[in-house]
Amino acid sequence: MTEIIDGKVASQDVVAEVKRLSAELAVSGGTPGLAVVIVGEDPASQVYVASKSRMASECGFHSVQYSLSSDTSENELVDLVCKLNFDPQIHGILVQLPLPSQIDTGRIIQAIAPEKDVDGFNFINVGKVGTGELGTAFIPCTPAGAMLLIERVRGKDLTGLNAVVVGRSNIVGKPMASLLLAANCTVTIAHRHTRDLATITRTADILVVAVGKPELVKGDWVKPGATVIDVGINRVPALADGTRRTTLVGDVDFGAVKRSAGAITPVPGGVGPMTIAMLMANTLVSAYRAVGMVAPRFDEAKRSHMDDNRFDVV
Ligand SMILES: Nc1nc2c(c(=O)[nH]1)N[C@@H](CN(C=O)c1ccc(C(=O)N[C@@H](CCC(=O)O)C(=O)O)cc1)CN2
Repeated sequence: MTEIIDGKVASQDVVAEVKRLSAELAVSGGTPGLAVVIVGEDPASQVYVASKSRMASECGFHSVQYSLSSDTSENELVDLVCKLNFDPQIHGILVQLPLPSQIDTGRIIQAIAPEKDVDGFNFINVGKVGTGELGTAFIPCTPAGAMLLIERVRGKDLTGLNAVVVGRSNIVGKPMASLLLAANCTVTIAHRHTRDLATITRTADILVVAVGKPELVKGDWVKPGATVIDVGINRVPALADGTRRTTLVGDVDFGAVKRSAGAITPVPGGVGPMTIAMLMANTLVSAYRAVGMVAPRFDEAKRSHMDDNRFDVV
């Protein structure tokens, strides 16, 4: 029987823990602060930032949102980020992506102070995740959430499992591969130039797909019993009848793959909700670090069995 991995339930568990620990921090006089910045009117981005700001308030955080017009200049955005870097009430800065084309996204991400980079996109955090320095890093929210979902199904010890990550983005594919490697999986990264993708995906005990191609992964691309994590969120026409109604599908053909997979995330209701929950977790961790308290670790059990191979030569 295939398990449908419920990201809504898992995210509620994370948020419940964040709320508990946020209340505990309040006793010591600390309130986590999250600043969410959006530039422009992209409808999906507006929904996501509204959820982030609302969730932050529900967690007892100091929650501020900056909604800037689509013609905001790069320098204006850098100025805002720098102001937030020095604001003692703010522990997490999130600039919603994508940004309008006149703004160099890389420059904005690097302007965020690494200790407030709760998205985990800044070079310092990227370097920490890439070198297995997970205890002091901010791990990008989507791969962090995907790892928690994988552990709910496969348990904390993933040692020796074959993991295939389809997609090599800086936001999902690369950090996902680093996290699976840190958990002692044998990791393959596939991408648009990969030859015979189906042969590679069929080797996976854990298959993570993050390419933004509707229903790319077919039923016979998946090993029986595999854990399939679908990160894609694609809006497609609901019916081929010319109406403008749309529906959401992932990068995996859910109906076909669920017949062979051992466990699979749905879209919607899989990885998506975890992204926002892990942002709350990262902001809480940042606030704990800021007051010099031992930060909670949402993936403690996973790391406790991990090989410390950070300084191995090979
Ligand atoms: N600064 C960032 N920008 C973006 C990130 C990010 O992590 N940091 N990720 C994505 C968008 N995103 C969060 O920002 C996000 C995407 C999807 C969901 C989600 O819950 N999706 C639902 C479906 C929602 C719908 O109906 O459209 C689901 O999968 O169930 C949450 C957050 C890009 N930008």
